Order: sequence, then C-alpha cells, then structure tokens
Amino acid sequence: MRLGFRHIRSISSYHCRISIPRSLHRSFSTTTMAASEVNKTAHSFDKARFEALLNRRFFYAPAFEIYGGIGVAGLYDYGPPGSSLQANIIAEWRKHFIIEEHMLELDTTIMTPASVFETSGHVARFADWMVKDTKTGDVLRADHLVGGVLEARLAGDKEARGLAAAPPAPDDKKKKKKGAKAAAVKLDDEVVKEYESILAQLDNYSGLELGELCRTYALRNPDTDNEVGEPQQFNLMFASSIGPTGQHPGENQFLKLPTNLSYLRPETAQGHFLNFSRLLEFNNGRIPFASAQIGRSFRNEISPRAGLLRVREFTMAEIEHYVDPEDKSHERFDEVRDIVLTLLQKSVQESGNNGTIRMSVGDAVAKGIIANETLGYFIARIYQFLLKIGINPARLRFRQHMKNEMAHYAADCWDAEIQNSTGWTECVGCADRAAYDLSVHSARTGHPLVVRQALKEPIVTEKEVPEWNKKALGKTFKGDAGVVQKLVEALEEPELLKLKGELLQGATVIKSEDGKEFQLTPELLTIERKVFKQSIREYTPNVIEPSFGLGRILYTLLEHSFWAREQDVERGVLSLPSVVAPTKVLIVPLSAREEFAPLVQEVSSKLRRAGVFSRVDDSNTSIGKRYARNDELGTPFGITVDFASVQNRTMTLRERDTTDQRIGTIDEVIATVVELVNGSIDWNAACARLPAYDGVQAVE
Ligand SMILES: Nc1ncnc2c1ncn2[C@@H]1O[C@H](COP(=O)(O)OP(=O)(O)OP(=O)(O)O)[C@@H](O)[C@H]1O
Repeated sequence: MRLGFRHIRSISSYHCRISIPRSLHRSFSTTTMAASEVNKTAHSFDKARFEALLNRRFFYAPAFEIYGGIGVAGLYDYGPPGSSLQANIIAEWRKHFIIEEHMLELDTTIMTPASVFETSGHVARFADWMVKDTKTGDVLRADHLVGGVLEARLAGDKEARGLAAAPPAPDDKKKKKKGAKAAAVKLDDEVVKEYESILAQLDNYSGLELGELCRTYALRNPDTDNEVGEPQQFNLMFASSIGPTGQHPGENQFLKLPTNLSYLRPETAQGHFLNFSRLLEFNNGRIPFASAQIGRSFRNEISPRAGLLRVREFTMAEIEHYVDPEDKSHERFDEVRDIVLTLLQKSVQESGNNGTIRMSVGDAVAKGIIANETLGYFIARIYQFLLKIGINPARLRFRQHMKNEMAHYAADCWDAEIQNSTGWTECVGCADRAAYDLSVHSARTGHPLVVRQALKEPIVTEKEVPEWNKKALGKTFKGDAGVVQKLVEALEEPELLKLKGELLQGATVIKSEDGKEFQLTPELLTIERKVFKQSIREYTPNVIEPSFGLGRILYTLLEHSFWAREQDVERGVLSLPSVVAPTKVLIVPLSAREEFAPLVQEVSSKLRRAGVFSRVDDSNTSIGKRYARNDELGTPFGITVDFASVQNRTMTLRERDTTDQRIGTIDEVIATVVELVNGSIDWNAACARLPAYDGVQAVE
C-alpha cells in the first residue's frame, strides 16, 4: 500500500535472457537422462512467441475484446488455464500464510465511503504525477516518461560505443516507430553517470523534481516528440456514489466530502483496520496476530500499457500483522534467520547505484538493515512463497524504499521485485506502517482501536498532583477559575515542585498566555506527592503489512516458466510446478476407441478420489501433438492408455520437461503420480520405481 507516488522500475529492460526454468533444473537433476539427451537448451526469451502462447491457450485476454476494447486499457479477463493458475496460487498462499500462521481471514466490502479514505489519506495523496503533451493533450506518467527516455538514450549511447546494443523489446515496436528509440548517439561519460544515478532513484523524486528533470534534460513525449507540461497530481481512486445522488445531505457525521461519495477500494487494507477491535476480541484480546484478505482492488492507472503488470482492476492478497510497538521480535524468526536474500538497500539507491548484496535475514536484522524481526520474518516468508510457486530466485530481489518514497509514518519498507522482460517489477510490498492506520481511524471516529493488556506486575509511579479547594477557587477567580486550573495542570513535574516550594513560602503568581496574572495561595491549592498503581497497559499496535498483487506474480511466473524445445521452437513449454499447474495430469488414450473408455474412466476417477486434478484429451490427433499442446498449458505429467493397458493393465507416465517416459501397472502409475503431484517424491524417485518405457507397448 502506498500513499504517494508509485512506480514500476524498469532499470535493465530488454536484456532479459531466459535460462532453463528452475523446475527444469530440478527435473534434470532428478532424472536419469542427461540434459543433452533431452535437448533442452537455454534460449533468448521470445516475447512474441510467449504472448502468442498465452493468447492461443487463453490464459488471459483484454476485456470487452469483441467490442473493440472501447478504450478500456488495463482490464483483462482470465480464461480457463489463467483462472486455474490464479486459483492454485491463491490456494497455496492460503496454506502458506493463513493456515500456517493461524491468520484471521476477512472478506470486506469493495465499495467504501469517502470518509474512510479521507481519514486514511488516500483522498489527498493516493496519486501519481502525470504530464500532458503540450500539443496533443496525451497524458503520460511523469516518472515513466523520465525513466523511459533516459533508458532509451543510454541504449543509444551503448550502440554508438559499439557495445552490445539492447534490442528493443518486442512490445516496444510501436513506440519505436513513433520515435521512442533514441538515436545511436554517444553521450559524455558524465552524462551517462547522471542518467544512471537518476534511474537508480527514480522512485524518490517529487512532482517538482520530475518537472525539473524534464526541463533540464529536454525530455519529450516519445510518441510525438512534443514537449510536456508541468507534472500534476492524478488521484488513482475510482469514485462512485452510494444510493440516489443528493439524498441525505449531511447525514454522515464524519464526512467533509459529499455524503454519498464513495470509492472502489484501491487496496483491501482499510477493511482490516476498521474491523480491528472485533478481530482483537475474536483473538481473545491477545497480540500479536494477523488478519488476511484476498480480494479485488481498483486503481485508475494513468496509462496502463504493460499487460497484467499494470492494470486497473486486480486481485490482491494482503496481511496486516498487529504487533506490540515495544516488542517487534517474532517467535518463529529462528526458522527463517539463515535464509539468504538479495537486498538492494536504500543507501545504495540514494547514492545513485543499484548494486545488491546477498545476506541472511538474521544478519540483515542484526545489522539494522531490516528494521526488526517481524518485518524480516515476513520478507523471508514472502521469499519462500515465491520460490514455492516457481519464481526463479536468481531473478528476485528485495528493494528497500528510499526516504522520500516511503510514507512519513512508516518505519521501514521493502518491495519484492521480480525481473521480467520489462525490467524489475514490484510484485509484493512489505512495510512496517507503525501505528498510523489504527491511530487515524480511531481519532476520526472516537472508537478506540487499542490493545488493553493486563500487566503481570502493576507499574507503581509517584507524582506531584495539585489538590484544589474548588469553593475558594471559584470565589477568587470566578470565570477564570477554569483557566487557572488548566494552567497549573499543564505544568511538568519540575515546575510543579517549584510551585509547591513557592506555596510553602506563602504565595506565588501564575501567568496565562495572554499575560494575565493570577495569585495562588495555599488556601486555593496544595501540591501533594501521590502514589499511582497501573495494572492495565493501553497501546495502539503497530502494523506490518505484506501486500501481494496476484496478477503481477502470475505474469512473471509465466515468463519464468516459459521456454521452447530446440526441435520445436514454434511451440512453447510452461514449466509450472505441480503445485500451481492448472491441470496436474493429462490422460491420453491412444485413440477415442471405445475399448479405452472404461480404463480412462477408471484412471480419471481414481485420480479424482486422490484429489488430483486431471483432464482427458481424446482428440483426434497424434499423442505427440496432444502432449505438446499440454506442455503449453504447463501440465506436468501425462498418462497414456494404450493396447497394453487393455491387455496387461500397464500405463506409461510422461514427465513434461524431460519428456522422459516410464511404465508401470495402472495402480503403480497412479500411486506414483499422486505422490509426484503432492510433492512427496521427485521424478528421480519415480524413475527408481518405474522402469523406462521402450516404446513397444503403445504400438497398435
Ligand atoms: N496497477 C496495478 N496492476 C497490477 N498490480 C498492481 C497494481 N498496483 C499495485 N499492484 C500490486 O499490488 C501490490 C501492492 O500495492 P502497492 O500499493 O504497494 O503498489 P505500488 O507501490 O502502488 O506499485 P507501483 O509503484 O508499481 O504502482 C504491488 O506490489 C503490486 O503487486
């Protein structure tokens, strides 16, 4: 959750070469075949082929397509494999966080009265800086303009120096035609340094500074080559109204805005905070605990051009972990302390660099690089989750927010950034938001959002307290009696002690702010030392917030999983781990002939009973083509039912990445594939159980 100015960072765009996906490495190391035998080599990432695959297999598509898009960029519909993939990521997220950490799950409303977002600060500050093309009026995000043009100039400089010029990304062709690609012009070394320094801290600039950069470096709209105007703020929330407009004026006691103005939430977090006291009660008043919510959020992004990476409607999964501000240790920190992460610190970025370090979470917390154990714990848990679903760890880093980028109240904030063909993209934010959210909602509504903790040992304190003779006070000062009382009660302990001494001497004078003097005597008040016992501690908890954007994670996972076999570059393979693959097992009868039907039904129902999602492909095409089609859908295992299955009750089991095939009895194959899908054995173990298939059995 960001209040302020939000950015996708795209530092090293277009250089991305995809290596063999991680899951494939796993397969190589666990199979008996050598990598060369199965002909899988690393190749450059072919974005055009990748996008064609996603489109062909309907992972997702632009919404309202048959209406020609009607100017609604940034809205997408997920098709069957995309929906299943997202559902599986969510299921794993629930297991990894909600179930594992006993979080309290919520489902709160999307439509939110404006008063809530006025209090949270979103009405005033949930904005990006935009600039307008001075001739066409086209709107661009200011930081994207600065970043895009400077990167293009640096690429032009590389080309002029004869260094490996960065080829334009396939999706950049349109921009290139319009003149976005800078000419191959050599820049001064100093200028190169300046550009690199600006790019390293792009998220740190204010609107004024972005305007200044546009002027200093003559940055123009790359689409038209026209100048741009001064940056202006654009609030990203979609406004709506509840009920018929103009009804119930002034009904809402909290509202300064029109009474029925509301917004579609831009994050799920406020729904957690508003329910804090109920959640605390549900948790028997104990802290720490966390609430979690998965749901839709809406942001009216200025110019969403990056597919699923920047959309106007998306699914978020957010955790709010409530913790004692005086104790941010985490009882399970030892479980993660040795996890080594790639960290990009704020001090490095602020000095104009983007060099990362590798460090264990334990060391990062001990050295104060990560602010506290609870924040470190969640950063490590985010890392574990992303790896579990198949994100390549070599392309994952945690970037700390710079000073200006972070909300003023936040203690520390890190983004999990994943590298993809557009550069490094924030996919998860993880912030220590201190007590801000609960405090502001509590102050606005008067509803205490606090923890009341019974103290084991009461805290005993002594202090000087004024004791008033109310009757004499009223008689002496009449209408000013209250003023005098307030003046004395506002005094700090040393001043009260001084006053006490003066009263013991006989009399003293106290002055109000407007210079009025009041004489105080022991008849009006005495100062007594009193003992206080406090058995309840009341405090506003701090909030640690991991916030996941599922669309960005899903898209980068697809990129990381994509490759093509050398012998068939036209078709791709998605090496999705079983845990998230849309379909786990493909059942392929040799043909649609009736004699295979009972066996197909038997295998399919046995897998169903074991909780393994399978699909049958009995289409009228070769087995090879059917497997290739399902490699594109990321289906990790295939079972072939052939004449040997009918005669001997044997089946073959195929692994997607290696295309290795093994053979066993129907029950052996089912038992093995169920364990493979559950992750309790790997392919190596499967190979030890089932002999290699020599190809004879399937021949008719
Ligand atoms: N327009 C968007 N489209 C898709 N996902 C988004 C979008 N905005 C935010 N997210 C996702 O929600 C997560 C939490 O939101 P947060 O407010 O921290 O993002 P942000 O800092 O505004 O992101 P950015 O600076 O990239 O716009 C992000 O890490 C990202 O995964």
